[in-house]
Amino acid sequence: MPIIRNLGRAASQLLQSSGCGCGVSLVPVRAIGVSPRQVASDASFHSVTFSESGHPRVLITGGLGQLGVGLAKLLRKRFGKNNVILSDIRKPADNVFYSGPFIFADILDYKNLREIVVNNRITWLFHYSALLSAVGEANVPLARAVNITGLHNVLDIAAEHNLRLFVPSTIGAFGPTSPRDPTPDICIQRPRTIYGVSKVHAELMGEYYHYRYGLDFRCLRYPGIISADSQPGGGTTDYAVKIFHDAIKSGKFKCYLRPDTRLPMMYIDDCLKATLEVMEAPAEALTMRTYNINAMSFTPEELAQEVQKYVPELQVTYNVDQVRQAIADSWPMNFDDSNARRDWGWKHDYDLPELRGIQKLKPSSSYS
Ligand SMILES: NC(=O)c1ccc[n+]([C@@H]2O[C@H](COP(=O)([O-])OP(=O)(O)OC[C@H]3O[C@@H](n4cnc5c(N)ncnc54)[C@H](O)[C@@H]3O)[C@@H](O)[C@H]2O)c1
Ligand SMILES: C[C@@H](O)[C@H](N)C(=O)O
Repeated sequence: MPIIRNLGRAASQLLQSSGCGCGVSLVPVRAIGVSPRQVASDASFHSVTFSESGHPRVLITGGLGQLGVGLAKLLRKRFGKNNVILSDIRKPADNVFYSGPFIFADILDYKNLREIVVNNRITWLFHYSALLSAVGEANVPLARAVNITGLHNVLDIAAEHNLRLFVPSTIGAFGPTSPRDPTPDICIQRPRTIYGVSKVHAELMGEYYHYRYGLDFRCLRYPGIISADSQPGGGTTDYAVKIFHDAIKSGKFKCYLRPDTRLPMMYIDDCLKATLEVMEAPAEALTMRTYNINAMSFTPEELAQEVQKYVPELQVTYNVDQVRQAIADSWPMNFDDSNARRDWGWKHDYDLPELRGIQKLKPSSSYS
C-alpha cells in the first residue's frame, strides 16, 4: 500500500511539473515520442563543434531562400562559422554547403526539429521558412501548413528549450483598412492574403508566448528586400530584384505592377543588420516585441529611372498581373519605424541613390 501511495505521489508530482494539462503549465510541452529520423550531433553533414565561447548557437530555418544565406554569412562572421547552422528542405549549392554547417530541417517535422535543437545545443533560432505572398495565394493549403503549423512547431520548441527566437514579419501583415502612408506599428491589421494572415498570427502568437511563457520572441516587419546574389522566392516585391537582373541580361524589363505602385523597400544588408541588432538588443530596451523597420519607398517607374542612369537603353514595359497588383494595392506605401529608431537605435544605410551606387546591383551594359 505505501508503494502505491508513493508511486501516486511521484506521478502526481511529475504531472504537475510537466504541464500535463491538469494545471497551469510554464511551457507548452508536447507529448514526447521517438523520431523516425535520428540526427546525430556529429552527423556527416559537417561536424559541429560545441562552442564554449559564450557565443549563441544558431539555427536558421528556411535558410536557402533570398535572405538566409546572407544572414548565415553575417552571423558566422560575428559568432564563428561552426556556431551557425543553416537549414532547409532543399539541396544547397556547393558554395553554400562548403561555407559552413548545413542540415536538412523540415519545420513540419516537430520531432526532427527538436532533435536538431537538442543535439546541437541551439540557443538562438532564426525562423525564415515561409511561403511568400504570391506563391502563398497559388497554394493556400501549403502556405497555411508551412506558415502556421510550422510556426507552431517552432514556437513550442523555442519555449521548451528556452531559445531566443526571431521570426520576420512583413509589410504584408497589413491590409486595405490599415493606414497606408505611413503605416504605424500599432494599427488595424486585416490582410487579405494567406501570407499576411499567417504573419499577423505569428506576431500575435509570438507575443502571446512571450507574455504567457516568457519566450524571448523578437520580430521585425521587413519591407520588400532587394538583393543581388540571391533570388526572391515568389513575392509581390520581386520585381525590384528582377529589374537589375533583366537590365544586365537583356536590357528589357517587363513589370507586373503598375508604374505608380509605391511600396516600402530595403537593401538586404540593412535588413540583415537590423535583424542582428534587434537580436542583440538588451531586453529592457525593447518596449515592444514586433517592430516596423523602414529604409526607402519607391514605385517601379522611379526605380526604372534610377537603373536607366546606368543603362539608358533599358526598355521597361508594364503588363499588370491582377493578383499581385491587388496585393500591392492593399499594402503600406510608407512605413513608420520610429519605435525601432527610438528603442534600439535602428538606422538604415541605403536609400534609393545609394542602391544605384551598389557595385553588385549596378547593371553593366554587357548584354548583347
Ligand atoms: N524577401 C523579402 O522581401 C521578405 C520581406 C518580408 C519578410 N520576409 C520574410 O523573411 C523570411 C525569409 O524570406 P525569403 O525571402 O528568404 O523567403 P524565400 O521564399 O526565398 O525562402 C523561404 C525558404 O523556406 C523554405 N521552406 C519551405 N517549406 C519549408 C519547410 N517545410 N521546412 C523548412 N523550410 C521550408 C524554402 O525551401 C525556402 O528556401 C520569410 O519568413 C519571409 O516571410 C521576406
Ligand atoms: C514583402 C515581402 O513579405 C515579400 N517580398 C513578398 O512580396 O511577399
